[in-house]
Amino acid sequence: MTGASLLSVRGLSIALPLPGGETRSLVSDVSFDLRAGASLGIVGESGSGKTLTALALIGLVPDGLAVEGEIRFETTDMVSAPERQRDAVRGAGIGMVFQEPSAALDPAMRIGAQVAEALRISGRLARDEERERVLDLLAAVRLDDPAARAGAFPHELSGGQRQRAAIAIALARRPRLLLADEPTTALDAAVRGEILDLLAELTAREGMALILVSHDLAAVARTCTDLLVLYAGTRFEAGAAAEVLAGPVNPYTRALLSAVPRPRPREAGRRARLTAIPGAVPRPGALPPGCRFAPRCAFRTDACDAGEPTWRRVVADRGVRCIRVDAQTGEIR
Ligand SMILES: Nc1ncnc2c1ncn2[C@@H]1O[C@H](COP(=O)(O)OP(=O)(O)OP(=O)(O)O)[C@@H](O)[C@H]1O
Repeated sequence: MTGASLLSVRGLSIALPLPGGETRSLVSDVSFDLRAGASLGIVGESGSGKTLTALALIGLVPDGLAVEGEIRFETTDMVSAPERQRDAVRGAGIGMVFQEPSAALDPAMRIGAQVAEALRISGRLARDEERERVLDLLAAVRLDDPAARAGAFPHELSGGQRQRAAIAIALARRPRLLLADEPTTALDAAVRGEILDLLAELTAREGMALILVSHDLAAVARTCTDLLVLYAGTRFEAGAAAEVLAGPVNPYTRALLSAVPRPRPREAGRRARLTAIPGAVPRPGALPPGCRFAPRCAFRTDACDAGEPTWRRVVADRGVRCIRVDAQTGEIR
């Protein structure tokens, strides 16, 4: 079914209601599509709205925040569907992997039992069949000696092995989309690449789609086909990952890439991180007038302060939010 839209996000906004009836925008005008089997990296500096966007996809935005827009996963709108339907999507349709593997694991249960428990949510298997599926899943996430690992408790595994076990649990119900929010940030640098390669391998092999939320551009370059760059709660650039990384058009994306050694897909080094743009991401409620990146932008003109740039398509299929980008060439005019 490659080519079919699996997830469609339209006009997502998330706001904090304030006393007196005002609201403070945390995320606004975020839209994107994800085809079955594709992989999307969502990147941006801290405070760009990555985690809130990811939580919205699974209908788990913290209580008290107001969510608007449409998030259609297959036939379910994860914004407006009854909680029972959204809960049915979590785990079965969308598998989840988070930063801290220990949070997904019960410290008092053996790994194999935890994978089996996840399998049983979708229906009981015969004992032998269940055992076989557990070992298959542990092998699929490349845990060495699956039988031994199945009998281990989480504390007997390394951080990387725990994240592999957490991924096996997320895969148990054969989700069509795996949502991974900073899955390597808590791990030793030496195993980060292995986990990213595993995610890429699993998604390709299972035909599963992937959303990788990361502040690490190199991680995304290594793993994803598509890229969405967020800044201060909204989208700034979107397109094919290889194309955006080879030729960024938005000044923010250019700054992200020139602040670091430019990563190339699959060859990206660990040092290629999002750092070192002068200034800081503005806080919600303290956005500048006009373009929210203007105060930090090397290409700012007075016109940039006049109003928020609209999102538009440039150079074939690139999405961008910047008035200075030429629609035909992608160059700054
Ligand atoms: N429950 C909440 N109430 C109020 N503000 C919130 C809440 N959750 C997040 N925010 C604010 O919304 C903005 C976006 O937060 P989010 O966690 O999505 O950013 P992020 O890009 O994931 O950053 P990080 O990499 O630091 O996790 C931030 O300014 C954050 O302080």
